[in-house]
Amino acid sequence: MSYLFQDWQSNRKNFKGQLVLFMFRLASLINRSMIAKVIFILYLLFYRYLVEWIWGIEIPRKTKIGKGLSLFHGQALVINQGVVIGDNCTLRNSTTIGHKKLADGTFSRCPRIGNNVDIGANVVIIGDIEIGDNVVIGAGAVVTKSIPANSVAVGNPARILDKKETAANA
Ligand SMILES: CC(=O)SCCNC(=O)CCNC(=O)[C@H](O)C(C)(C)COP(=O)(O)OP(=O)(O)OC[C@H]1O[C@@H](n2cnc3c(N)ncnc32)[C@H](O)[C@@H]1OP(=O)(O)O
Ligand SMILES: N[C@@H](CO)C(=O)O
Repeated sequence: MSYLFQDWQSNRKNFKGQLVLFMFRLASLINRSMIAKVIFILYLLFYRYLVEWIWGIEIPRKTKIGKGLSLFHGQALVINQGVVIGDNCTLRNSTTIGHKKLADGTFSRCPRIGNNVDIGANVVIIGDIEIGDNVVIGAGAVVTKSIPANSVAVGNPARILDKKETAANA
């Protein structure tokens, strides 16, 4: 049962975030077993219909996400199922995290995001890249290259702020 509620505390006073992530965890749990997928097919369709089509939040049930995800607002959030997200991260509205189409027509791997990563609103993170632990990504950033741990990245293309430039690193 604690598996289903692992994001509850990090979304306190935010019932929408709690509900979406409870539904995501339940869909992920069902996804682990073929028998469960057959038995609960209607739930999986309901998850997709409500969360994806109605609320506009695409978090596929196969996505690997660590505990304690915070989800603010969430609408227009699209995460590719190949993305890996660590523990205690934050996602906001109008954000896309996914792959890049390569010159040969194939698709790259998706980003791997570490622990305690805070991703602002309107962010795009694409490609075979790694975002280190304790990174802050500013609102509106477009990230196509890896970001080292303990840094703040802003802008399009994203650049890393000097430590002295940012209160987030104080
Ligand atoms: C409905 C809602 O409320 S949804 C919530 C939306 N909020 C978010 O998404 C929060 C995201 N947070 C940010 O983008 C913040 O600006 C942070 C965390 C990146 C940086 O915050 P701070 O540490 O306070 O940095 P500060 O404001 O002092 O700016 C430092 C420098 O970075 C620049 N900068 C800060 N944020 C950004 C950004 N998102 N994009 C581009 N440049 C930025 C500033 O212009 C400044 O540059 P300068 O030194 O050349 O003047
Ligand atoms: N408090 C939220 C905005 O509503 C955040 O930090 O994103």
